[in-house]
Amino acid sequence: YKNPHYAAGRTTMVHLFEWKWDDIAAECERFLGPRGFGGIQISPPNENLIIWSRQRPWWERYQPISYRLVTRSGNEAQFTNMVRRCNTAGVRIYVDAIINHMTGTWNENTGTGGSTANFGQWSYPAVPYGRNDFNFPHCVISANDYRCCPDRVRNCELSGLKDLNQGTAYVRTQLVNYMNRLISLGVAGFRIDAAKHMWPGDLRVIYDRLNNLNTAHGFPSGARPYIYQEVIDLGGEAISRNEYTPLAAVTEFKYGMELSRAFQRNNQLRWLHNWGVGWGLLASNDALNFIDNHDNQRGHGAGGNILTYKQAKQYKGAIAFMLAHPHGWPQLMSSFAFTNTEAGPPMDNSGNIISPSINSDQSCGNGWVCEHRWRQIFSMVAFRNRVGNTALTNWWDNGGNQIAFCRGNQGFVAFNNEIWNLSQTLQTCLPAGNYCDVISGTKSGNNCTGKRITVGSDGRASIVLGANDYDMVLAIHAGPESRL
Ligand SMILES: O=C(NCCCOc1c(-c2ccc(O)c(O)c2)oc2cc(O)cc(O)c2c1=O)[C@@H]1CCCN1C(=O)/C=C/c1ccc(O)c(O)c1
Ligand SMILES: [Ca+2]
Repeated sequence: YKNPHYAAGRTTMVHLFEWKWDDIAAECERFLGPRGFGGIQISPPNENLIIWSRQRPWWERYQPISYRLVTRSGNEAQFTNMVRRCNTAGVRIYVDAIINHMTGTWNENTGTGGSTANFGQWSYPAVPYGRNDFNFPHCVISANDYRCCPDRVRNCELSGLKDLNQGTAYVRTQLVNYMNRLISLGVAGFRIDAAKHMWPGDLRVIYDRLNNLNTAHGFPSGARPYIYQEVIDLGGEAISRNEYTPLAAVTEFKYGMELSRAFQRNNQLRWLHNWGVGWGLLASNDALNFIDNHDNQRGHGAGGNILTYKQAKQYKGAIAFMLAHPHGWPQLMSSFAFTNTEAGPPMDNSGNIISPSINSDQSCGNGWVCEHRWRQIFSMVAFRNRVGNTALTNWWDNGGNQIAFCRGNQGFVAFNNEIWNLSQTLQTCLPAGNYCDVISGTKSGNNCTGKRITVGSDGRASIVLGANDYDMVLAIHAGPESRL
């Protein structure tokens, strides 16, 4: 359950938060496939409660009303079409699976597919679920429960959401059937939302009843779904992510928290020389890493002040470090612009999601940020693909906020987060020749639109990163995007 099953040579996942299925299919063919992205996390595809009273907040998609594949992102036919087209383009699909709970209690009671429910009766006829399928006695998780009471964190309601009992045969069958239907449609795996709120023993039973991936979509026979469990654990709680790593991969919230601190100068970059388990991070193969995610980019999630697209220069620095460093499986966030942390995606007066527009410079419009289309970010996806599993070697730092390192003889990257320039002759580990810095520009013909680096026969090169340069990163590699 710890292998994403990316197509050969691909390494990185992007969360296309709130994108519609037709737009994702198009993005696979026009951008993500050609640019070597490995996979996409999609928003929950199951029917959710419509919450107009809160102006269609982003979190209404985390209030399931059924497992019908009808949401504002599209219907089952559009979902099927997206998975087929993305797999054909070499890009895998991972489903955000909400199996801990159903809805909270609201005045509204209609879902995105027209289903209704009676929350007070714990009745969800479109599944169907009734009172016996939810935990009893009724209780709501309090803040203190996270520290004292693992049973309550699992068996009580998370912020008022009706809490399913994954311990019963009937609920397990409903959940397994839902996930196996998605596997048959060609998905490569699942994000298990709110995994901390479910018993590891129940999850193991459910995972083991999932089918192998569908070989008709290019997966090897016997391939198990990639499963990464959302366990928010920054320490100090009664429940540890180590209860979940024996089962499958786990979201590593410490990753983004510590890198956000370092790239905001609350830690010197030099201390990243032993980045990995030395920093208390999960083992590489257990970790799904990210800088920000849909929840903590809005500030009330885990980890304090997390870097987002709003602090562009530092964010690109942290993202570049994540993609250049060998530890773990990286996930990129791709957002819509927001100021109100409750706001949902760009929508018209009827509540339909507005598609991202693609500008002539390949950026997005209509309120979509499309971080994955930023040159500094997609170039580092190609860098990560190129360097593969080569080792991190030749770490250099200035004792402060200037660092650099090699990946085998395939890649070299340097960072300057000081308020003065970096100007050094450094070992790049690359073959002699000329390279384009893929951060400050691109290769065009036999020239570079950004910095051009000449590597000598000893592998050394003059590396200049001005404190006031547009970016704080310089990256060159042996692939065609960089090597002249
Ligand atoms: O103030 C709120 N919630 C209470 C504090 C955040 O608690 C939530 C956590 C949560 C937070 C911290 C933890 O350590 C933890 O174990 C769980 O996980 C969720 C997962 C869901 O699928 C749906 C939810 O409504 C929540 C949620 O409310 C607002 C209004 C309701 C939704 N919401 C939110 O803030 C929604 C947050 C949300 C939604 C989806 C997620 O996947 C997620 O991680 C957080
Ligand atoms: Ca639960």
